[in-house]
Amino acid sequence: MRTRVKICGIMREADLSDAVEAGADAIGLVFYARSSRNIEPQAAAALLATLPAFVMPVGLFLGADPEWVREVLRQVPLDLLQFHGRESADYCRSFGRPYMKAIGAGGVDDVRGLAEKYGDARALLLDGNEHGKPGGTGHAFDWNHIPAGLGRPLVLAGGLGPDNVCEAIRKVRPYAVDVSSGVESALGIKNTQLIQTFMNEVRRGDSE
Ligand SMILES: O=C(O)c1ccccc1NCC(=O)[C@H](O)[C@H](O)COP(=O)(O)O
Repeated sequence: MRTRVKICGIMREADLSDAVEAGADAIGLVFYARSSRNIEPQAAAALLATLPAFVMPVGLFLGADPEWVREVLRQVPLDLLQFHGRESADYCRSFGRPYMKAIGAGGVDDVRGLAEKYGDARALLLDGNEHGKPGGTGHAFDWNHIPAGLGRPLVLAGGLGPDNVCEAIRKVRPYAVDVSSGVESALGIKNTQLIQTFMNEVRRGDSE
């Protein structure tokens, strides 16, 4: 089965177009004010108006007030919610939408224990949390210590890029990979060539 790809932190129409053209399966929109990749709902809705079929829009939240999540959902047609903080399973499922739960890997979080809490998550996103930063850091964690049999599709994230995603796929064989910094030429600005090379390297990882 081919590795699916989410390209996260999309803020511009040109970047959305590059991700779609390169074959991304999902694009991530960050609704977290403390992130440099944060996008306002109105801008996100305008972006998604240009999104063709068969590319999944994912909305990322971190410790958000539930009313904020509901407000974003009123304005933005998201297919999947991604919760990147310490949100409870009840909180995650309270919006009545499919969700993905991010878990800090690299030894900080009890991955297996946390995975068991989110039994109805559509996927678990294992991310590095460098120096307590929850995500979007561009730093990878040690892929050698990912527990087997987590019971949910595994999305590998954190510090992936054209230079290491093939190795990551060969080592971990994740359901999907997720990338943001590794395909940027500057914070929040995606790079067409990096996106295309990243996707080529994902395909190479699948073929080996
Ligand atoms: O992208 C952000 O700015 C961000 C900020 C705070 C929490 C999560 C964030 N992104 C979540 C993602 O899904 C990223 O794609 C993932 O952490 C990988 O990021 P990167 O290491 O930059 O590829």
